[in-house]
Amino acid sequence: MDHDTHQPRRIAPPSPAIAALAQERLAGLATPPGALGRVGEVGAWLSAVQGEVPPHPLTDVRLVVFAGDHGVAAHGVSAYPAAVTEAMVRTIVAGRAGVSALAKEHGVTVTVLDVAVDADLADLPAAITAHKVRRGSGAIHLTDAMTREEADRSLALGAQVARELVEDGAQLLMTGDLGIGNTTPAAALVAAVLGLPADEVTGRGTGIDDDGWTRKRDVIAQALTRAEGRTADPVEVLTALGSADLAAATGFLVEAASLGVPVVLDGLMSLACAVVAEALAPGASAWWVAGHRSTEPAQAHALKSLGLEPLLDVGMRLGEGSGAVAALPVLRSGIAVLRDVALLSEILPS
Ligand SMILES: Cc1cc2ncn([C@H]3O[C@H](COP(=O)(O)O)[C@@H](O)[C@H]3O)c2cc1C
Ligand SMILES: O=C(O)c1cccnc1
Repeated sequence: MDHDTHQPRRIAPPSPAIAALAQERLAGLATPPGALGRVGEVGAWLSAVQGEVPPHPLTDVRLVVFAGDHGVAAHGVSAYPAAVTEAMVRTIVAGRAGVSALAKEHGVTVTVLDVAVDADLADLPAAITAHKVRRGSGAIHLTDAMTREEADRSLALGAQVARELVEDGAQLLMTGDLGIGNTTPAAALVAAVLGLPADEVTGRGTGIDDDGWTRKRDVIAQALTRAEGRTADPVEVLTALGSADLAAATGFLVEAASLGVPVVLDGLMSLACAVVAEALAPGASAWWVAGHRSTEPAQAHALKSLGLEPLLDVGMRLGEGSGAVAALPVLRSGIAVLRDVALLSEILPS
């Protein structure tokens, strides 16, 4: 990734020829046209991104959970204390988080990466902790989340992780998040890139009450004011309003798209990073599918701006990549129908 000049890096779409062949196969199946709905559409999309009609089965799916703490967590924007971040990193490592159960059920390999957790996790395997960028990111209403150098390093880290997984055989990637307070910087990123006011992006996160919502809205508004004039450059937006973990997830999304590997997006954090990644690398979103619609208003704005319609809408608001993993059966269903359903032309007498 060109981190020195930050010129937008246009990403080529999946092969239009293969995409057309996949649409042709879908239209020719022994079903009424459109009867498979989004299942058929996502099957055709997977064909296009794989460059193969019909698409091949997904046997190697990897989720990376980007973990970090956030200075805003000390300012009453979350229903939970920051100590939960470390505890949940350890719970993912132990395979007992919400996403762990879903990943086990659907055959997804989960990696958690300590990008900026405000705790010493050195007792965990080096693969998890070795690339830590910093301990916690700045409280964005008062100070930058990190330095520009740290933002560049985080972007490069995420890109490197994507490359390593793809070299190791991953066919489909997913991004997840962990970090108390992270819905605040994520909402701020969406607001900054899309030019929205704090009111429209502020959600309830882990379940804050009305007073908490007002505090969170004010923190986001103050952060947006603080970053005024710096929002045209996506790396500057990450530096001022994001966090090291969100920057790493952004680098991961850009790199996956540039390698031509599909990604399933999750909730607010995933979509906030996707909005920044699309600004850094226009066209990248053609390689992503939205797993689910979260209850966060900023996620809805981000989905709309990217033209993505989620596969599931089941009221989830967990994070961790859980909504991406939960959508995997729909993706696999899409592959199954494109592979196994007869063509109408085969079963009708000519
Ligand atoms: C036990 C627990 C497990 C979680 N797993 C993901 N999150 C999610 O909720 C947090 C963001 O919401 P907010 O901005 O309101 O703090 C992040 O940790 C996110 O990953 C969790 C939150 C909690 C409490
Ligand atoms: O949209 C999400 O993924 C989300 C919402 C609330 C808390 N954690 C994650």
